[in-house]
Amino acid sequence: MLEVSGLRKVYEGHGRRVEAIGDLTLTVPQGSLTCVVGPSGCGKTTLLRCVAGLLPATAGEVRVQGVPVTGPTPGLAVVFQEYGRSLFPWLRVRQNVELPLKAAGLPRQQRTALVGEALAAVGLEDAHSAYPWQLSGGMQQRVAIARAIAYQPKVLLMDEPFAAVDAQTRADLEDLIRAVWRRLGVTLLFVTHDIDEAVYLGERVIVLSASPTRVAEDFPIDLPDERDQLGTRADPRFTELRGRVYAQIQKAKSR
Ligand SMILES: Nc1ncnc2c1ncn2[C@@H]1O[C@H](COP(=O)(O)OP(=O)(O)OP(=O)(O)O)[C@@H](O)[C@H]1O
Repeated sequence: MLEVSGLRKVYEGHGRRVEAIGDLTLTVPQGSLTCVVGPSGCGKTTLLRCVAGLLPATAGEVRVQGVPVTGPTPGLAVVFQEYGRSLFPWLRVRQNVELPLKAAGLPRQQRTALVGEALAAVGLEDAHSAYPWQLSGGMQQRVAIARAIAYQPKVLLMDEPFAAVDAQTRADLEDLIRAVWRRLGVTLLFVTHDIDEAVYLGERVIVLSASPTRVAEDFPIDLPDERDQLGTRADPRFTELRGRVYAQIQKAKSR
């Protein structure tokens, strides 16, 4: 379980002061898939960085499994948009995936098994020995996802992970994420600027207000658990939910 209570983040320096997060409280239950959307620049990335312990909060608290986050936290993994910068170009695919497992001190045999399983889960069994720069953008993002899941996180944070890939790859990766989430039972917080993606993926969509951000609305997504790109997106309930999220974001913008 992930708990954010009274979170506030003010950036200060170089004669500039930006209150990115005003007062934000939310709970992400164990094993759930929550998507976060909001107007451009509202503070989505700032929220994720505070949750990940990569950025200190100005006030408030983040807890993972009841433990306050004060820095990079065991059991928590992050996948960023910029896969090109998150993989090490001089390491082969399997070495990139293995890195956090080495850092965690896992024995070699266990590392090899976890890396193999994670690469198989993202459909990259044949790319063990390749270097990231030999792969397409979508494949590189799969490596980043494999690295996160090999680590067997309790909480997985994703910050617009599919923003830089083409539409077809994006659809495949969305389905991959739902499959991985269901298989691992991980608690997933997924930030996106894409309303359709949020409704398609989520069990719940949280809409943030313009900055200084807070939770503007919290929509349960009552679509069937089995989702597919054609059927789900053609479901009248999908269209209705997308419309409600869109309207809420428009409202949040003009606040
Ligand atoms: N390092 C920083 N120093 C100062 N201000 C920052 C910094 N990072 C972000 N900000 C400001 O904080 C606010 C929120 O930015 P953030 O990147 O978190 O929003 P976002 O919702 O992720 O944006 P986008 O929709 O463009 O992805 C913006 O006003 C931004 O200019």
